[in-house]
Amino acid sequence: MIEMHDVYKVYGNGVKALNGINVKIDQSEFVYVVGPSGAGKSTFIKLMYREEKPTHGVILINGVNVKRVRNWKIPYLRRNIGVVFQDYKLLPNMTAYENVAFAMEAVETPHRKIRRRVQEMLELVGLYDRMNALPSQLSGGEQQRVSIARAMVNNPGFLIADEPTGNLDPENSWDIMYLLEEINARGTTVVMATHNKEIVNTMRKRVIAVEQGVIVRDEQQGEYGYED
Ligand SMILES: Nc1ncnc2c1ncn2[C@@H]1O[C@H](COP(=O)(O)OP(=O)(O)OP(=O)(O)O)[C@@H](O)[C@H]1O
Repeated sequence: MIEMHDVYKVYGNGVKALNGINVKIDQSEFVYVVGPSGAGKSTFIKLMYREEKPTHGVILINGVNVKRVRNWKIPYLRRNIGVVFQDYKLLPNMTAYENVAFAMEAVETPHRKIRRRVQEMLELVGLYDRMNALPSQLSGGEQQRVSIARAMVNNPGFLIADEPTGNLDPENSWDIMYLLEEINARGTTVVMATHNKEIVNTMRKRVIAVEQGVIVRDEQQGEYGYED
């Protein structure tokens, strides 16, 4: 479970990105985070994987206070939280296989286990036959699928995605969404910030709307609710 209690985030330049967030996200939920540009969506989800720390308030991931986690323990926290970005963030000189394997090597896993698990993940995302391709040899949709395989390789309880379809055409976007739905059906909590109205309105999951750093709407089977 992800819990935020009275969370504020003020950046170094004085920008108040979050202004008192209270929220609970249960295991196995699928949640969209929506809102206008600059509303605080990315900041909200960056706090979940400790890319940023709250200025005030408490964030608990499965009961663990994220702010108190010591630096050397962060890789172990992150092992339980897969992250997917709009621009994929794959390492350009590594193959699809190596990009996924790297996420496991970072947490010291035996070699044979790595091979089996990486192949399993590439199969899940439909790219088993492209495992030796470099990111530059893959389409945007394929690169995003590699990044999802990488995010899932340590079998995390949470998958956090910041506009994962932002650079993709509708067909590739839907492929990514079906994959996230499948991952969620297997028990992983999915939290996804998005500007994609069609996807939110079609898939009908929980929708949390953020405006000027506060939650203005939190609905089960919610709608996108904005015009862009
Ligand atoms: N590292 C940073 N340093 C200073 N200010 C920041 C930083 N990151 C974000 N901000 C500011 O905090 C506010 C919230 O930004 P955030 O990226 O969380 O919004 P967002 O809802 O994700 O926007 P978008 O939909 O455009 O991605 C904005 O005013 C932004 O300029």
